[in-house]
Amino acid sequence: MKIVADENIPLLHNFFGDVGEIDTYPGRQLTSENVKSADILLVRSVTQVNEALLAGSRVKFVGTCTIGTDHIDTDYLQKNGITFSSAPGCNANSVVEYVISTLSVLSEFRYIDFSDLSVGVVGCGNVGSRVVSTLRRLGAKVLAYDPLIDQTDMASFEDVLKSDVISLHTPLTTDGPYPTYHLFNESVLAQLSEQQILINSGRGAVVDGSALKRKLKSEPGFTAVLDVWETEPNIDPELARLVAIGTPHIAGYSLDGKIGGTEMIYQALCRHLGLPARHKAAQFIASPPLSKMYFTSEAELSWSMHTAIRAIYDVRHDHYALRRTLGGNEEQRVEAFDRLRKEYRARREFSNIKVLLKNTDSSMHTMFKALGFNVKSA
Ligand SMILES: NC(=O)C1=CN([C@@H]2O[C@H](COP(=O)(O)OP(=O)(O)OC[C@H]3O[C@@H](n4cnc5c(N)ncnc54)[C@H](O)[C@@H]3O)[C@@H](O)[C@H]2O)C=CC1
Ligand SMILES: O=C(O)C(=O)[C@H](O)COP(=O)(O)O
Repeated sequence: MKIVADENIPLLHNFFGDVGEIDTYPGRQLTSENVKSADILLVRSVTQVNEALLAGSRVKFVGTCTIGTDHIDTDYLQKNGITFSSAPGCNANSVVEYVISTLSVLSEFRYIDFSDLSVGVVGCGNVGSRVVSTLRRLGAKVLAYDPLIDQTDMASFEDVLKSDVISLHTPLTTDGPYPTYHLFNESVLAQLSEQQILINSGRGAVVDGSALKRKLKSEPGFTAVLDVWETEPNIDPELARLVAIGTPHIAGYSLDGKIGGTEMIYQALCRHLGLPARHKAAQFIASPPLSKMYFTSEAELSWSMHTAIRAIYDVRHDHYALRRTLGGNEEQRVEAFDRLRKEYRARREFSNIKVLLKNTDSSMHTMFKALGFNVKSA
């Protein structure tokens, strides 16, 4: 059995080593020649999987260790009897923590109190629904817009646009009744005031980058946060300098989320081949270095929250890392964008961290629980 895979899939050999012989390639450079004699193709989001890549190959299973599937021509796979699997929800908690860290960091520059904040979530699937529930449990007033699910709990697009913070969590789609390509175009962006904050950690092209750039130039007080960009890895350096926080598509890059994606595709492949799934992510992940934090009754609620969030994930590290790459020429910038992602550190999710509370009141307990920490009374 021959497996061709993106070299950036973590724990590839640990999970798939006993399933077949593995050849790895940089995901963006995979060619039809590379996959010609493969039975199984394993990718992340940077490989376009379509007729041009697969025609004439003997591939019978394609797995993407990611949530997003906009890089996969699923119609082509279906028509050609190729089994397909993605990893829904694998890194959803990581994206939620990106949004939380972003709001925590922005609260240093402008007044943000979670209990007094309105947030509009666009796209309420695995990621969006968790952003909604986390922020609601922290006291924020959250509205969600998603025309494709039960409308009972949903708000209108217009109402969501009035929120202090608007956070985008849709897939990138170009057809169907509600395409998301350039959903945030010039006229939608024009409805947002300088006091509002726009966060996009879905897919770059959901926002018209040129229109956003014009807005940021003419309304410098407007706050935009971008993790995803049109034309990655060749992002617009001018736009990247104008956003308040700009990161190299790493919102979903917690170690847990990335390895979770590999594990889900391993399980799907085992089902496809009728093999027992012997390996589990927990076998391979070490404990995080900072695994315990203590808070006592002297600690103030808001200080404790921001301290804990930023100790585990401070989005500014990723922002400054990208900023430092913007001065080079196009070739250097493209190389640096992918290098930041390839060499990304082991970032652990909040659920791995024990928060030990001593003589604190119940609001402290509720807040850490809402954030997803593993709360214990000391
Ligand atoms: N920045 C990053 O590192 C990551 C980005 N993503 C992106 O986030 C997207 C969302 O992830 P999940 O929530 O797990 O996907 P999901 O498939 O669970 O949910 C997406 C939701 O968006 C809704 N939707 C579709 N078209 C819409 C429209 N026009 N307006 C409003 N809502 C619409 C769908 O009905 C669905 O409920 C992924 O497709 C992926 O592109 C996902 C993981 C990591
Ligand atoms: O899961 C998704 O969808 C994502 O956006 C991934 O975090 C993207 O990771 P790469 O495929 O670009 O490594």
